[in-house]
Amino acid sequence: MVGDHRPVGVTPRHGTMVPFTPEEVTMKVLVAVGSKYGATREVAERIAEEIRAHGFEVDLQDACDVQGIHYYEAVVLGSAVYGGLWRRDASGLVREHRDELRDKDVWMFSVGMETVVQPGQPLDEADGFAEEIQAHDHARFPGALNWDRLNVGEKALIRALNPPKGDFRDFTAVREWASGVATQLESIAAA
Ligand SMILES: Cc1cc2nc3c(=O)[nH]c(=O)nc-3n(C[C@H](O)[C@H](O)[C@H](O)COP(=O)(O)O)c2cc1C
Repeated sequence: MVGDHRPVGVTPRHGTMVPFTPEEVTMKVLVAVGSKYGATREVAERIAEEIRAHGFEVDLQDACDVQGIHYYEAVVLGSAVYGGLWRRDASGLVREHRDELRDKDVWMFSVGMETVVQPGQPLDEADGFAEEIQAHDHARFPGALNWDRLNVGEKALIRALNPPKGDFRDFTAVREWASGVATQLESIAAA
C-alpha cells in the first residue's frame, strides 16, 4: 500500500507477533531510581526489564548518576520513601529537570511501607512532583524492611511503630504496571 510502511518487521510481545516500526524500537527510555538499601533498585530493575522486553531501549541508572535527560524521550522515575520524602538524589533530579520532564512522557513510582508512616506525617512529597511534571501515573509499591541493616537513628525513629519486618515487594504487580507503561509507550511511539 502506498504511504504505508508498516510492518517492517515483527517482534514478540505478550507471546504474539506484532508489527513494529523503526521509531518504536529506537525510542529511548530512562529508568532512574533513588534507593538506600537496594529494595527500590530491584523494583526499578524489573521495570526496566519489562519495558525492554517490549522492544524499547532502556537505561537504568541511580538518580545520583544521571548526567542529563535530553537523550531520552520518556522517563520512569522512582524512589524509596523515607519520612514521606523521596531519596534526595531522586527528588533532586525532579527539581533540576522539572521543565524538561514536563515536556517528556514521565511515569513515577514510590516504594514504601505504610506500616512505618508516622501518625500525622504529611502526604508524600512525590504526589506534588507528579502534579508539577504532569506524570502519566504515580504508582506505589510495597517495599522491604531489613531491620539488621538499618542504622541506629532509623531504628529509633520507627521502633515504636513495631512494623513487620521482611520483604513485602510484589514483583508481579510491578511487572504488570511496567507492562502497562510499555503499552502506553507503544501508543505514543506509533502516534
Ligand atoms: C526510618 C525509615 C523511615 C521510613 N519512612 C517511610 C515513609 O515515610 N513512608 C513509606 O511509605 N515508607 C517508609 N519507610 C519504608 C521504606 O521506604 C522501605 O523500607 C523501602 O523498601 C526502602 O527502600 P530501599 O531499600 O530502596 O532504600 C521507611 C523506612 C525507614 C527505615
